[in-house]
Amino acid sequence: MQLLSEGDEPVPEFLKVKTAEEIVEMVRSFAPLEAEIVSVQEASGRVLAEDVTAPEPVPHFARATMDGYAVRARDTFGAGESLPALLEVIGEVAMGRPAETAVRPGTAAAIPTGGMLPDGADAVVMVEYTQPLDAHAIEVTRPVAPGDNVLQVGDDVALGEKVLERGRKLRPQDVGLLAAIGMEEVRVFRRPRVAIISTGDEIVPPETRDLPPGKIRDINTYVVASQVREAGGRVGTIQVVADDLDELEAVCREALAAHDVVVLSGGSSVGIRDFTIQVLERFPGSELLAHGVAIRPGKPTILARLGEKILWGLPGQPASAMIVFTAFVRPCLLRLQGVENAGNLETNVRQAELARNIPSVHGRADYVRVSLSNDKGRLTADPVFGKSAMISTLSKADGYVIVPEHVEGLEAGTLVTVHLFSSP
Ligand SMILES: Nc1nc2c(c(=O)[nH]1)N[C@H]1C(S)=C(S)[C@@H](COP(=O)(O)OP(=O)(O)OC[C@H]3O[C@@H](n4cnc5c(N)ncnc54)[C@H](O)[C@@H]3O)O[C@H]1N2
Ligand code: MOO
Repeated sequence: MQLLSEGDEPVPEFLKVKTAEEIVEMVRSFAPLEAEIVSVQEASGRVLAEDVTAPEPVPHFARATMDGYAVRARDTFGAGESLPALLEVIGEVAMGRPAETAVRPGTAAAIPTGGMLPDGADAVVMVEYTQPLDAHAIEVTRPVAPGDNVLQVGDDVALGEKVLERGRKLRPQDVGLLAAIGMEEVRVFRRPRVAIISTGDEIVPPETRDLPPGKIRDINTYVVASQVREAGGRVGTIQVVADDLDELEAVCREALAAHDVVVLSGGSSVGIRDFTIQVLERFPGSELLAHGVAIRPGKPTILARLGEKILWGLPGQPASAMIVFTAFVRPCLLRLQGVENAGNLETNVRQAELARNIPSVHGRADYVRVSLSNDKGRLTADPVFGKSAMISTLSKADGYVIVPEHVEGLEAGTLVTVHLFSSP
């Protein structure tokens, strides 16, 4: 990158430097995309666009939770090893069907776990506490109270209960709950379509053999696309563009038309070949929300809105790009998917003990890569030092620790919050 502009023009500067907290605040204010309907089978990882209430109770019939005998609890009161209760066995409950006969005083029906409690019965005696007397009678050697070993109607989910709230990111167990209450489809927020563009005359595809001097293989589109998918976004166009203003403008124009979010990497800084700002100036109505964020690495970050569309400019250095994505772009994608606390910097964090000192200087918040390891049950974070141009530092790291702007380093042994690169 050239450091100075040609001619007598002044050195360009970052136009609108924001703190990390200010960026997160902006992201939090973005409205979610519109809702769409998906099948429950496809709903894991999606975010609910409406509250879900149970249209029926679960279970909708009283169910045995143990193998044994359905009884009237009072018939077993006082029963023991020395004085068992004697009950006539009137039949067997078949799985998936109502019992054919009711349990009357002095009788019992064999029942499997999950079987429907017959009329008249109010408890289940576990088979372990019974003895067959003959083909038609048992002895009960332990009493049961009404409701023992039975799941009553609505015990799991009550009729009309609000089971899941709008803004909930559905997990596998939530999908199970939706299935249990008989939902086939749910309304969820649409996933953002994301275009990924990397700029630079030096960037060549990874499959390039005999790498010419001055060229490097594309890293960022690979990292960013993987992170977009992890964050629930849909990856659209992936493109590497030369350092050419007109070409970048054309690619951005197409990308903005067909996607909700465009993530550029490289070209965000203030060198004369850093075109993102100039491209934005060519789009009427574009609103520059941030040019520069007070963190290191990651300062040359751009956030702009163009109507409904969002454009992120990430620094070209791979470590800076990944850190900025994790800290800001991922919350943005989650927010567009309707996640309520998407702007929360604390998502997906671990507490760990710092293994070594981290030096730091005043002026900007330092985002220091760390690798986590488990030392006899204690989680420790080891700083991974190295320039932000080094992809190997990212591969070694699990996340980053933030040394705030006005703190001069952190000492070994300090309990720190590690922000993980992986999605929550
Ligand atoms: N005068 C100043 N110069 C620089 C500043 C500054 O504040 N004042 N900031 C430095 C910092 S910090 C960074 S980070 C870089 C970021 O610059 P850009 O975002 O404009 O990115 P580029 O200059 O295009 O690229 C930087 C670096 O990253 C490599 N790169 C770019 N794309 C990829 C890719 N897809 N895969 C792998 N590597 C990529 C590129 O080759 C450059 O080496 O600016 C500093 N300069
Ligand atoms: O801040 Mo740059 O983003 O150091 O690498």
